[in-house]
Amino acid sequence: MRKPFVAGNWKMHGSKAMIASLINDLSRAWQQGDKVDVAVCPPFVYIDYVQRTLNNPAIKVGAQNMAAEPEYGAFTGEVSAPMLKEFDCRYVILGHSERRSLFGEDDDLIARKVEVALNARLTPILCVGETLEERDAGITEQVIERQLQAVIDRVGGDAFADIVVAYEPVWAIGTGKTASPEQAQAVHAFIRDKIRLLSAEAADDMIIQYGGSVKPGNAMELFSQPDIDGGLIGGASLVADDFLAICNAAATAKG
Ligand SMILES: O=C(CO)COP(=O)(O)O
Repeated sequence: MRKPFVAGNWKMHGSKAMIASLINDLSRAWQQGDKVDVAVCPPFVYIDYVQRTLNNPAIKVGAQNMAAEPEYGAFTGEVSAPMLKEFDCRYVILGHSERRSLFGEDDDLIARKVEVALNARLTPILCVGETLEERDAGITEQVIERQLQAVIDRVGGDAFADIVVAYEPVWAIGTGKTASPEQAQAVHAFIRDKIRLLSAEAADDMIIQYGGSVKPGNAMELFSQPDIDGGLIGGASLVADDFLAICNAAATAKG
């Protein structure tokens, strides 16, 4: 049985005041850590503050990005895997569509980052997903396949037992448009089947999150799908009650 996993991607949001309130509320109210893994992914500068404010060992911390260079060096503005480890990060989001489209990150760079994260024993949350044009052109599966293949070529299929994949259709991110549970399930099954060709064990173990306008009102029907193992939550993860409702929905749907 896979343990569901819900993570909050705060993107470029937050302040000390907002985080103190959000993390205190989450720490107090989250009680289903035996059923669902939960993490929050703040901007780099707030990671230490979140760790020091957290008062609930069932809530873990992740980063939103990471350098492809494994150690230290002259890479202005970058943050390395060992730095994230030193601040007790468990996860790192890699290949988010905003990194791909706004900051020019390509499949090869993202695959290198996944390898660096795995070597540092950070769990990558590898984001994949198609744009609306690609969906309309009927090439959703080809796009997902290409994004996955770059990572497979670098780390192999077995490694997916230690990788979280987040399927985030670009057209559903921050738009209020969610993929229907059936649309999302079809892509999740496609992803799992692709990994199954390489490693049945990794396919059975791997967590595949759905991301894109997940809200308390639609979380339950999404998480009830057999291959949707949780969610990567943007906007709703900034509101304690909404994020908690989504985490609790994962516990109920998979319970
Ligand atoms: O990009 C996302 C999470 O990584 C999804 O964002 P929203 O939940 O705001 O649509």
